Amino acid sequence: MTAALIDGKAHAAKLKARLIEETARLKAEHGLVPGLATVLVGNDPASEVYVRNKNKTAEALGFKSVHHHLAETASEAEVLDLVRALNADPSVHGILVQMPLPKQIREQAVLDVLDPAKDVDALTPTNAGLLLSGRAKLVSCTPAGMMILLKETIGAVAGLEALVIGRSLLFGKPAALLLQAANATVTMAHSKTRDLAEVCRRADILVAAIGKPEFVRGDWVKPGATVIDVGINRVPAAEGKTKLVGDVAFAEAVERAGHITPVPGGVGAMTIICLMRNTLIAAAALAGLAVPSV
Ligand SMILES: NC(=O)C1=CN([C@@H]2O[C@H](COP(=O)(O)OP(=O)(O)OC[C@H]3O[C@@H](n4cnc5c(N)ncnc54)[C@H](OP(=O)(O)O)[C@@H]3O)[C@@H](O)[C@H]2O)C=CC1
Ligand SMILES: Nc1nc(=O)c2c([nH]1)NC[C@@H]1CN(c3ccc(C(=O)N[C@@H](CCC(=O)O)C(=O)O)cc3)C=[N+]21
Repeated sequence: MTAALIDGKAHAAKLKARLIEETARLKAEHGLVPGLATVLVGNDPASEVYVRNKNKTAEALGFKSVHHHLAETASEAEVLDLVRALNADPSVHGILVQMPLPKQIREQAVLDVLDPAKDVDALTPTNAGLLLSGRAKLVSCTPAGMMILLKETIGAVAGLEALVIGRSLLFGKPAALLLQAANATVTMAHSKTRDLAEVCRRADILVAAIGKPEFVRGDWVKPGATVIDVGINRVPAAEGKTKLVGDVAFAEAVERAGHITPVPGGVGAMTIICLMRNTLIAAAALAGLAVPSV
């Protein structure tokens, strides 16, 4: 059996078309232009590419987009001052601080000053808590993208065994909460999990967000399962080049799974467009308008 590929790019394009329409409507009817501010500290080449893509996509939708690039040596006070200034700027509705931050800057200190109404990554304690309470307005982008892909490919997940490997604030924890809210039976695994391969073999939905190239092997996949590969790992390829691979050994898993996301072009392709959706939602909410159902 060979799995059907879940085409993240195609689903992202559909959502993008809806967002373009909704953005034009907000502008025409209310003079509202959603604004996204990105903050990058340091010179990680991969982060630079992602942040540039975020700003490009924002502009393609008709958003205002501003980028702040601070030096690797920036102090925590500098980052906090920038976030406070963006909190106070009425043309900015979404603030994204790219993680990870250099070690002299405490992630928690940054998230403690970030205005939850502008927290389009949904990383602040307020937004994490709202998700836990089932009242989230802003949901983390990659988990939200995963839920869209699941809905569009397998439909209801109620009663299915879902396994999330990884428990980060950015992905694993919110992903598990969303799956549970959709009535899946959720297990969370991490670096201390015993017999991970056996735990994986029970999963109807296998979600890997570990950050280790091709860590999940094909024979860990339950035949017919849906595999969501969140990992983005750059590894050496032929002729001194590099390539992107996920956390799942794709060539093996595709032989067992029912559906699988490729890397790239899978769930990662949904992340940026879900960030734009959050920025639009934040802009409408800050302007006191009905939150668009996109
Ligand atoms: N496609 C996209 O848009 C996105 C992709 N990513 C990618 O997803 C991956 C994970 O990132 P992120 O969520 O930030 O996670 P982190 O890097 O913060 O954490 C990794 C998680 O994996 C767990 N882990 C590490 N080693 C093992 C192991 N041997 N067995 C089982 N679990 C293990 C860790 O467990 P423990 O808690 O015990 O340390 C931890 O919970 C990365 O490749 C990242 O680039 C992330 C966000 C968005
Ligand atoms: N505060 C914060 N929020 C984040 O959302 C965040 C972060 N920090 N730090 C790093 C991770 C990683 N991340 C990705 C974003 C887009 C793609 C993406 O566009 N992927 C495409 C293209 C990949 C490519 O070709 O390079 C794909 O998978 O098809 C991937 C990964 C967001 N992250």
